[in-house]
Amino acid sequence: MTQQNVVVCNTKSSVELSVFPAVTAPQKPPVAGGGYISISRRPRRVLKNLEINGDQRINAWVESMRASSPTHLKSTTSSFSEEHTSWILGHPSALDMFDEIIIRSMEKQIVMFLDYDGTLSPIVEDPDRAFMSNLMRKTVKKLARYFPTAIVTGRCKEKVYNFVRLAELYYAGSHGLDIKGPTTTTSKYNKDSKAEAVLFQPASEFLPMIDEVYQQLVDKTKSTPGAKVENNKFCVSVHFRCVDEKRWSELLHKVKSVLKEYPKLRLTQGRKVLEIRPTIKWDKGKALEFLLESLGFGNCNDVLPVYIGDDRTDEDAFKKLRERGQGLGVLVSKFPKDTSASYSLQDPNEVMEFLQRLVEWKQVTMQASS
Ligand SMILES: O=P(O)(O)OC[C@H]1O[C@H](O[C@H]2O[C@H](CO)[C@@H](O)[C@H](O)[C@H]2O)[C@H](O)[C@@H](O)[C@@H]1O
Repeated sequence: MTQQNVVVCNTKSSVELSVFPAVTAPQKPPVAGGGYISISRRPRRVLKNLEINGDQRINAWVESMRASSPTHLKSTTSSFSEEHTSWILGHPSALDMFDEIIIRSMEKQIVMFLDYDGTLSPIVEDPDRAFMSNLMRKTVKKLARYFPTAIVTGRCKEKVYNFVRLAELYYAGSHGLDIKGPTTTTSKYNKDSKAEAVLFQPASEFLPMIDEVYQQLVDKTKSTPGAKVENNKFCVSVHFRCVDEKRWSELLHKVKSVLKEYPKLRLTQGRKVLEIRPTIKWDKGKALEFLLESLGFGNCNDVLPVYIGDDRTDEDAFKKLRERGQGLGVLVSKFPKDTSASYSLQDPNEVMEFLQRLVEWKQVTMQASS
């Protein structure tokens, strides 16, 4: 495997490119209907998994697909409300805990990491129409005036940029496999850092393979009504939000039949989406770490990274914050889910309110000190 091609940065010059260890023993199937399965117990869902017990594995995956966006939970039952109450105790609302969060940020530089779908924009059926509101855009723009801000997404960087349209942000597209610094003038933060010049693509050699697989998946799945394949540059998404549940297993078989020819790609899941990615050790958590280093906060104690996201791939970033013993993870969810995040927000509206409060707090403290 050759080296990644573009690194214009003062930090990591090489990336581990070895593949994830394949799961060799059968794993417990994911929890049915209960949202995410435990992060700590969750096996890496590599494609090999599917081949261990044939149909059993497929069934486990289909169960997991059902649980991938748990809108079907019975939100009116008392057992749900008990579960929710106890979950909220463990993952309190970032709005309710705002004062505590501010205390934690004292004397520290907050760095913001924001997922896109389900965090800044509501989840919609058509991924090409997942627009963020103008108010959200204005809020993120203000936020970036005070704190370095990055969008970290599974989407292709260019596509998410077209939705967000803020040149002053950092963008980590394709689950962190395509990183770019702001394209506006000099940053206010860490004048010595080379963060603006950041351009990092650790999986560039996979581009031809991803294009090939994308094409094959389009061909293979066109007979499944509602299936949609999205080329995210360094990864591919196969959406099943609009596919009849009875056809999920058939769709999975189709995806699997394409991927069996590509052992260097792995299959994971997001919210009603199957995600195909290179098997390199790189994820949203690594992207977060990379951006912190690029900004000059690699080994600092006086930084507070705040990561807000709603999906399984965001768990890699939440875990990274826990590993670093630094910063805070905020899961966007109305439903209890196993997560490594410390706080929660219910939906993009609450995310916006939280970001607005951060901006207001910063404005007040700046006025007070001037
Ligand atoms: O890391 P993210 O920014 O959360 O990207 C994950 C996937 O997001 C998008 O799909 C999700 O949002 C769509 C629009 O609301 C929705 O239709 C879909 O069901 C969700 O999974 C994006 O389209 C995918 O390519 C990303 O993999």
